[in-house]
Amino acid sequence: MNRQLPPKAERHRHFGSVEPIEGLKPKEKEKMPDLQNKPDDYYFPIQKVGISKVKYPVMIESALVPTTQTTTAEFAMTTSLDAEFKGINMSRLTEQLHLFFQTHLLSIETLREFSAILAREMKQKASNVTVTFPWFFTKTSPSMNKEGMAHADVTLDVSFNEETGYTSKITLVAAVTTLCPCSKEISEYSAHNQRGFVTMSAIVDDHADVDWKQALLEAAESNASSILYPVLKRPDEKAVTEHAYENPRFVEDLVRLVASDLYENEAIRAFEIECRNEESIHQHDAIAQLSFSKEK
Ligand SMILES: Nc1nc2c(ncn2[C@@H]2O[C@H](COP(=O)(O)OP(=O)(O)OP(=O)(O)O)[C@@H](O)[C@H]2O)c(=O)[nH]1
Repeated sequence: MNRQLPPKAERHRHFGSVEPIEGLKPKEKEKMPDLQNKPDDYYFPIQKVGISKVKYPVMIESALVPTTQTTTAEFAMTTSLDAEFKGINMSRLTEQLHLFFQTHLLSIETLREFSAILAREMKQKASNVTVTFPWFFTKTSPSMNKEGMAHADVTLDVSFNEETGYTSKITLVAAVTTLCPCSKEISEYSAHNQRGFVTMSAIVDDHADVDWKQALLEAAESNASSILYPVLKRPDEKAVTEHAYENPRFVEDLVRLVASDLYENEAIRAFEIECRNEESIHQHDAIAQLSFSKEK
């Protein structure tokens, strides 16, 4: 093609763009009706209203190397809404997010502060912030000490309530290897094994000085048949294969063993664990779920 195209504005018109109209409605913010803040009887209070799937870059700290890192987080931010308010001022959620996380690290402590800001800005009694992000950590192979980068998905979930205070929950999904005890027992040689996903959610004491990401990762990895590694040479591969064979686990075994570690951690008040094995001898998954509260 070799032709002179019309100017850009003309091209836009050609494809349907039109001039803006003068219009009758006010253009100044002060003259615009504020529907959200129109007091009336709107029948029901709402427990959670806000926005989700907000992507924002954040800095986090880690007990494992790299000890500080930037990652991309996905936020959901909500507040409660009393029955006499029509709506929340939604723009304030992303406004406050940008103001706050430009200068703050992401942690349970800063989320507590941020959740209280959201409730205050929205003039409501309760708020919730849920943030999911990939957390990265280096892993060294068991025999040859070859280093690489692994990751786990972390969710921090902090609720604020004017009357009851804060609740902090952390969820981590760790990928591990599980080797089937039954297969090991019945077979002349070998045993089927697979990648298992351990999802752990813990309600934690707000003031405990713990890197919860590391604590939950350790609970999953130390009880699995084997850990996953980014780099494995032949001596490493032999080591992980044999380690898995020495530590066979059903999904039931793994949720119970992880539960034992979380139970022993005094700063954890309640927990939920799911182990999901993507079975290598089936098309379906094997799952086990366990929940426990120390407060009952
Ligand atoms: N409450 C509510 N807001 C919505 C909804 N859908 C979109 N909006 C948002 O309404 C926002 C504009 O409203 P406000 O945040 O109240 O804006 P404002 O009143 O000029 O802001 P302030 O000066 O902080 O009061 C925009 O950010 C829209 O995204 C909805 O379903 N409910």
